Amino acid sequence: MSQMGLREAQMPQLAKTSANGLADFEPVAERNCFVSSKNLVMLVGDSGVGKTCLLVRFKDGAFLAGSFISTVGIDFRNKVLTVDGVKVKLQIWDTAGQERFRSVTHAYYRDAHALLLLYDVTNKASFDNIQAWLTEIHEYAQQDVVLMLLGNKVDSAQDRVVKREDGEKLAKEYGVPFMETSAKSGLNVELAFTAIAKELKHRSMKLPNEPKFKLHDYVKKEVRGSGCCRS
Ligand SMILES: Nc1nc2c(ncn2[C@@H]2O[C@H](COP(=O)(O)OP(=O)(O)OP(=O)(O)O)[C@@H](O)[C@H]2O)c(=O)[nH]1
Repeated sequence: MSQMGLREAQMPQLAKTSANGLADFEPVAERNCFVSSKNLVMLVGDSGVGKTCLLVRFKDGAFLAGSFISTVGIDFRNKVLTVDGVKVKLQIWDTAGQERFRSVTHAYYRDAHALLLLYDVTNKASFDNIQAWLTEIHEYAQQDVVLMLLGNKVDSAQDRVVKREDGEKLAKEYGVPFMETSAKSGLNVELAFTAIAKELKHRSMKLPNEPKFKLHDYVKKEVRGSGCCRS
């Protein structure tokens, strides 16, 4: 990543903010806005799979083209989404995929309520590492964490080395919802975060008359294809 990456000197400060800062996300009576301590979404996956770009696409509707600057430690952004007429505020943490920051990432897993686990469809190793990421998630994250698998960079159809069916098969094996995305074109990016927001809202609000939201069904709204020509 990233224009918004942290310098290492900033990391202790952020760690402190995050550890104490959860109070900032306690439910508050903002008009028409569902702000909760239970809306922390974390992006994980190998370095270079596009976590920062996915977040920037979602937050700002832009694509970070050009040279690739790896995330240092962890960074976060907030975004308010309107879900079924209710505003839901997500705090999204962008983690560093590089091995040397893994212990930093481990420290944050336990606070995450949702995880978006990414691989890059043009990078087989990033797909092969998904099982190791799942093992790590199992070890460090909350048992009931909302999890979604994303195959990113589908706009690069000519460089694709991981077939859609392989992503689907792996996701099915682990019972995890799956989508293919492109941070470059924007394909399915909003949809992925909306699915997470809906699930978190549903879990937190527990409205007795609201029909149960089914994340697995919702991801079927995914637009298939490379998304190469959308932007
Ligand atoms: N074609 C294409 N390139 C992408 C896409 N997403 C990211 N990239 C490129 O992939 C490279 C890495 O993107 P980042 O978002 O910085 O990757 P990251 O997962 O945050 O990497 P770390 O910070 O090291 O963990 C950059 O050169 C991006 O421009 C995408 O959807 N399509």
